[in-house]
Amino acid sequence: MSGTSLDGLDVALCRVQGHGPGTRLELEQFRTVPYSDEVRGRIREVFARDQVSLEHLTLLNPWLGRLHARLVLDCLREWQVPPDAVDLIASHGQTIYHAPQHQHQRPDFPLNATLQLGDGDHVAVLTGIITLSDFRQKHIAGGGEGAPLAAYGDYLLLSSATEERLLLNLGGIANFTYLPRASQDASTAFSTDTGPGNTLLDATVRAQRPTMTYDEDGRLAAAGHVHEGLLAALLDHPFFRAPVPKTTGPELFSPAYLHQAQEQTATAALSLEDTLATLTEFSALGVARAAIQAFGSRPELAVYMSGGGAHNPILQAALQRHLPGCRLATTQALGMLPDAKEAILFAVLANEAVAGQPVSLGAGRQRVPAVSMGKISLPG
Ligand SMILES: Nc1ncnc2c1ncn2[C@@H]1O[C@H](COP(=O)(O)OP(=O)(O)OP(=O)(O)O)[C@@H](O)[C@H]1O
Ligand SMILES: CC(=O)N[C@H]1[C@@H]2OC[C@@H](O2)[C@@H](O)[C@@H]1O[C@H](C)C(=O)O
Repeated sequence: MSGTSLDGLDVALCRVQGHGPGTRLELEQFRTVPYSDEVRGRIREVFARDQVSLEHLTLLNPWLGRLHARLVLDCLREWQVPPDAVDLIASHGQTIYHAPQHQHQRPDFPLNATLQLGDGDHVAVLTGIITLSDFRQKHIAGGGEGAPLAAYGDYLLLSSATEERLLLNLGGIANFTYLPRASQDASTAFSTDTGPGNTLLDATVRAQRPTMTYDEDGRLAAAGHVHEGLLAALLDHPFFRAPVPKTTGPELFSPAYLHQAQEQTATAALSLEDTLATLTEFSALGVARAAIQAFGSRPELAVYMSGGGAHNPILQAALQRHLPGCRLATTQALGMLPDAKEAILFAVLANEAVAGQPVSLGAGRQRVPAVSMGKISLPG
């Protein structure tokens, strides 16, 4: 898995038994292989951009597939696991552009769309391991927005008979999965994006402190104060009023989005610390608003966080303030490494595609398409 933060490739070696509600998964190894500046730069040239070089895009597709294959082989070597001991690779690829209809609003293309690069054939041939990739297209074909796909794996691995849970992933974009109590009843489980997680925080830090990639432990944000005017301008977008489930990406929550809000409120000269404090509050409020939309004014749920933002104490404190009825912990409390969660979820999707059957979740507007996802690439 390589997410919208472009921090690296998450490689999770999983041992999976069974399928569907009987799935048992053990994480044997996990590593985030950091992307070099060169890799990040090559992705950024097309990432979430309207206008790109088609040649660059075309070259990037096999180049990323080959890069991901090499990084997987490096991990296996380090873990002393021969490639022929691995049955399958689930390769998410790199999301380059996410275009749900509500976001692109083009009457000439009345559909949802999303694009992930890093072709699975290259991963399969270079590693010699059967590879499943391009998971999101089937979800769109089945009536979804191509994301979030977390609901499937969260439901199969983390639902509880006794506890009502929110699985909150704080990546570049934040999303949560709702798992009802006694949740063998899948009809009320669903997942939704909530808005930015770290994407605007990271972009702001990078722009003003070129040697930093993110604000470690929210230290800069901790020294700042929330600017209420800027916060209100940031929250003033139809995305936050739209009912859940919904998806978004850095196409909308880009530096241009922040600049527009800064211009409206004459806050472009605000200190880095105050801007980061405000953006942290913005991410937390996106989560809280989606939770309030879904569960009423004072949700009382057990919230389990994952993703890089789960390491940010300032973001955690803001979430707790805005969700006072919720108990916050990380997925570590459920025995799942928070940084590995998204990669693990794709292993579950691949397992379902080859050994399971389409999972049916949600109902009505919150219906999650019952499809099996992933295209199969054979090594030979
Ligand atoms: N110690 C920390 N303090 C603050 N923020 C952190 C810390 N560690 C990681 N992060 C944040 O987490 C980000 C990486 O998160 P993650 O890897 O979950 O994102 P992603 O998977 O790429 O995104 P998405 O889920 O949207 O695809 C970093 O860019 C940084 O903003
Ligand atoms: C299009 C795309 O890549 N979306 C990602 C992104 O990162 C977080 C959020 O936005 C989520 O919708 C999704 O990833 C997770 C893994 C998902 O599909 O559940």
